[in-house]
Parts: sequence; C-alpha cells; structure tokens
Amino acid sequence: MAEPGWGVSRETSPGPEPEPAAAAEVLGAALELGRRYAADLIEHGERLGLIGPLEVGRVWTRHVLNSALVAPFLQSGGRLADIGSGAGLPGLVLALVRPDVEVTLIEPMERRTDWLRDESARLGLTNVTVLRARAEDARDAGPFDQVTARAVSALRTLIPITAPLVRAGGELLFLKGARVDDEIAAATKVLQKHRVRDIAVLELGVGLLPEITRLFRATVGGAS
Ligand SMILES: C[S@@+](CC[C@H](N)C(=O)[O-])C[C@H]1O[C@@H](n2cnc3c(N)ncnc32)[C@H](O)[C@@H]1O
Repeated sequence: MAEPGWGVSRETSPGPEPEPAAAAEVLGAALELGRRYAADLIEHGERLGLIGPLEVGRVWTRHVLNSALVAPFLQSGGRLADIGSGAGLPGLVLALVRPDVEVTLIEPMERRTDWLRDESARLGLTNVTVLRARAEDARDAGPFDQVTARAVSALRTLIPITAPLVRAGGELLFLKGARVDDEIAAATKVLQKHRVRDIAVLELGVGLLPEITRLFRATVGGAS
C-alpha cells in the first residue's frame, strides 16, 4: 500500500537562492540595503504570509532585482505611490534604491502594512510613508508624479483605480507579465476614458536576469 501522502505534490521551500552576480549592477549604491531587505524577506516572508513557499527560492531575481529595474524610470525629487505593495514589491525596493524619491506604499491589509512600516524602519528609510488603504480610497494622499504596481490586477481594473492618483502628465509604471499586450487590448475603453497616452511596453533585465521584466509605461492626461 502506498504511504500516506504518496504522489501528493506539496509546495515546499526550495531554500534561498544565492545572491546573483547582477545584484551589484542593478542595486548600485543600495546593494547593502538590498541585501538586508532580501535577507529579511527570506527569513520572515513565508511565515508572515507575504510570499509563498516557492518564492523564498526566488527572492533575489524574481522580486528584489525585478523590482529594482524600475528605479531608472523614477522622477528625481518626485512623489511615487506604489499600489498593493504587499511585501514591498516594487515600492519598498524602489525607496531603498532611490532615496531622492518620496514613496507612499498603499496597501489595504493590516498584516502587510505592519510589515512595511517595521521593515522601512529597520532599513532606516526616511523617504517612505505607509498608507493602509485601497487605491480607490487614497486620492487625498495624492496627487503623485508616478504610480507603480505589480501583480495587483489586470489593466482593465488597475487603470480606473490608479489614473486618478497621478497629476496631469504623471506616469503609470506597472510590472506586467507576458500577456501585457492582451491586457492593453482588453483595456482600450478605460485607457481612453482616463486619458492614458504614450503607452509603451519595455523589456528590462535582458541578459541580466533569468526572466524578462515587462514594464507598462504610460502618461495620464496633460499636454501630449
Ligand atoms: C498579489 S499581491 C502583490 C503584492 C506585491 N505588489 C508583489 O508584487 O508581490 C496583491 C496586493 O494588492 C493588494 N490590493 C488588492 N486590491 C487593492 C486595491 N484596490 N488597492 C490597493 N491594494 C490592493 C493586496 O492586499 C495585495 O497585497
């Protein structure tokens, strides 16, 4: 007779991934802070329900470095809102790479906002504000120059809750999967309604990370 559990696949942690060679290039002067954040996420992320067990083995490439690739697109001295930050991805990573940007992490789940506040303090970040709210209830915190989001929802639902947060001429910067073109096609009406223009999909991290990072970049309203 088969052992109990035989043939049942279970999600088990593969063990932490070693620091990739690309870390120094992607994080630059923030390498040490990035190391501390990655170590904290590996140590506490699964227990606190911030990342799944399989993600522990991909914290560096799929989460920290993937998020940090957006840093060169941030406006110097600007105000950034990160929607649905979860464990701090990409917002907290961007705050540590770009201390010149004021970052507001907007996240409705208390367990996650507690982590975001504690982790920002542990890392000594003075450019981070944590707001426990849904994006659609956060307009009073704006307007922002730019908004980021990763893994929150498809563009069709993401645009109506994020476009009202940015100033005229502000930018949306969303990390997206391989089906981003389908999402853009499905969002035609809301893109028009919210005056989203100059849409581009950029492929980042090619030759640096094992997976391509796709960035949806667009401007909201303002003069074209
Ligand atoms: C799948 S997680 C992604 C977390 C993180 N951005 C990442 O890439 O790992 C989605 C997050 O979005 C948050 N969220 C869902 N709806 C939201 C909304 N309307 N406004 C702000 N955050 C929201 C959830 O609480 C959750 O933390």
